[in-house]
Amino acid sequence: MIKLENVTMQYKASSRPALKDLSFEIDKGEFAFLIGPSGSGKSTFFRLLLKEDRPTSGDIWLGEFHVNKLKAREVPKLRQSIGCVFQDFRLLQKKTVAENVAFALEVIGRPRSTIQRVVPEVLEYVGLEGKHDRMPNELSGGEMQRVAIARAIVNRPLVLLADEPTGNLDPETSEEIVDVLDRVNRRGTTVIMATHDRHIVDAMRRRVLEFDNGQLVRNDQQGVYGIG
Ligand SMILES: Nc1ncnc2c1ncn2[C@@H]1O[C@H](COP(=O)(O)OP(=O)(O)OP(=O)(O)O)[C@@H](O)[C@H]1O
Repeated sequence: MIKLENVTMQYKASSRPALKDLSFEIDKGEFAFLIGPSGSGKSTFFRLLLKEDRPTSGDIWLGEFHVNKLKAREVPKLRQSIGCVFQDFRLLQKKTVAENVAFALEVIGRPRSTIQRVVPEVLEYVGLEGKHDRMPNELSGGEMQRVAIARAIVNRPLVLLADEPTGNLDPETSEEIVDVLDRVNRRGTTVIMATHDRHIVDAMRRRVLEFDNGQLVRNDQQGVYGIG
């Protein structure tokens, strides 16, 4: 599903590569944690998958897409196959919960009838029934992240990239958010979650990819956070 072969990423402004000769695969339907110290290359990996940057060398595949060879006109299709959630939620502050989710479908030209059908479904799926008309500033952090997840999955992406999705949440709320991601994964979406939260990694016992200095230093099938 996702395959990297000898991927190196050297930013022009940097003296050392952000990713060094990286090779690994993540299978369809996996839940994988990406761990490693700040600056080890986790966000760079996400940027390369989204084709927001080009690797200096090496090959990247995601589903049917040969990402580093993709033509510019095919990039929107790639990005529609990838949902993203972030630590800081990134909701549209002037839109309601339902409008935030609907907007993700409007921008890709989905018909209004589809939007009216699927938005309530996905909001119920993430546990936000009864909150459709709230504004983001009327939500808790956990609820904001549920909206962000709803928006990321409403178009049924192949892959969900979660970049420290629990970084701003207390431990109990973090667990609830990981439960939602787990359900999304069990529905068939491949989930990759970058995190510094050892409790979550240890509780889930899923694939653990550990980055250090742009290299893959550990790739465990049912891993733990480890001593790092
Ligand atoms: N646009 C850029 N230009 C130059 N160097 C960059 C750029 N983006 C990232 N880097 C460098 O690449 C390396 C990897 O950074 P990256 O953001 O991928 O790490 P990370 O593992 O996601 O860190 P964090 O856990 O803090 O999010 C770092 O040394 C960083 O300074």
